[in-house]
Amino acid sequence: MIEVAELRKEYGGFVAVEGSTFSVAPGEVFGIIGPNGAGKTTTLKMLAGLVEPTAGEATVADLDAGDPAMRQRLGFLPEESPLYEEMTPLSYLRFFADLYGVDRDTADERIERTLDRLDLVHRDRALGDVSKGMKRKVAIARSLVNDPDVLIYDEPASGLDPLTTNYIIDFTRDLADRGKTVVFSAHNLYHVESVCDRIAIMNEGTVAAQGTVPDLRERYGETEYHVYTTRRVDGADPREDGDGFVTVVDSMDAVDAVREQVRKRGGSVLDLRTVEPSLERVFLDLAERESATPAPSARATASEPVATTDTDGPTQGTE
Ligand SMILES: Nc1ncnc2c1ncn2[C@@H]1O[C@H](COP(=O)(O)OP(=O)(O)OP(=O)(O)O)[C@@H](O)[C@H]1O
Repeated sequence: MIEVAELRKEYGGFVAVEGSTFSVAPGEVFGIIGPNGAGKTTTLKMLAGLVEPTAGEATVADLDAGDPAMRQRLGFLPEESPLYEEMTPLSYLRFFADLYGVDRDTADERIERTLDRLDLVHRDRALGDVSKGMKRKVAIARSLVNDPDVLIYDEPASGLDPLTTNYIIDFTRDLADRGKTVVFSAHNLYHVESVCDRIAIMNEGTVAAQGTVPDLRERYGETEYHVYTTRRVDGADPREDGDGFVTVVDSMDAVDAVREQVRKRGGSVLDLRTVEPSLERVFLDLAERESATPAPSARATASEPVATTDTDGPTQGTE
């Protein structure tokens, strides 16, 4: 459904995104994570046809991302989505449905259904008077007024309370379960881990790794073994409950060494637990490795100025 090949974006002499290559299958939830400034928003805007790539290709629903016809197939949720404060959710969503040429009956039915699924109350209240979570839900409903096949959400749950965040993250999963293809960026790795089929980890403009969470764990994370013993061995810590000691090691050979040492000290192994690395651990390890081995091409070239504005046209919903 989405094909990205060697995508690159330069702002003046600054390379914001370089060599991005990935694909997203129909019905998949694909997460893009990375630290601030990694190039996530720039990548999503190129996919949404809002920023023109300097090089490379992005195809969405078999159309070039820059093709205006692609917009009919797409719902885009920008990171910041200011809404017309004096409008109500209903009038605002009808307005966007009109822009997409959706007939009134279909629009009304679709809007009501979406707002029901989003559990949105106060549908007749001015948008200026509703909570941040409700505003975000309205922005999400806006991304669905044209019943698109592909949804591109930039930090859909950023800055929301945990309950609303969970609601929105579960909603994105539900969209994919109903056949939509969803790409979203996030900082909260737990949410990415819980709902995404596959993820890409971006760092300094490049896709540092991609795959399913178990894939990435296997390739980049290190499994920990927690060995619980009756006697202290080298490197052991007392257990919090005071019942013996725990030693954390990273291989079965090291587990055997602990076992041998505790035996020599007249003790025994009480338990052995395997702890898989979290996505956060994988992410931090990768970022550390990347910064230890900088890419040969510098991100900014000293000879060229760094642009402070981009060349994108009007973005959907940034009134
Ligand atoms: N219009 C622009 N002009 C110049 N530089 C830009 C422009 N837009 C983005 N950049 C730079 O490109 C880099 C990538 O920015 P981008 O917003 O894509 O990162 P991000 O991963 O989305 O970050 P965040 O998590 O903070 O939103 C940053 O260093 C940013 O300052």
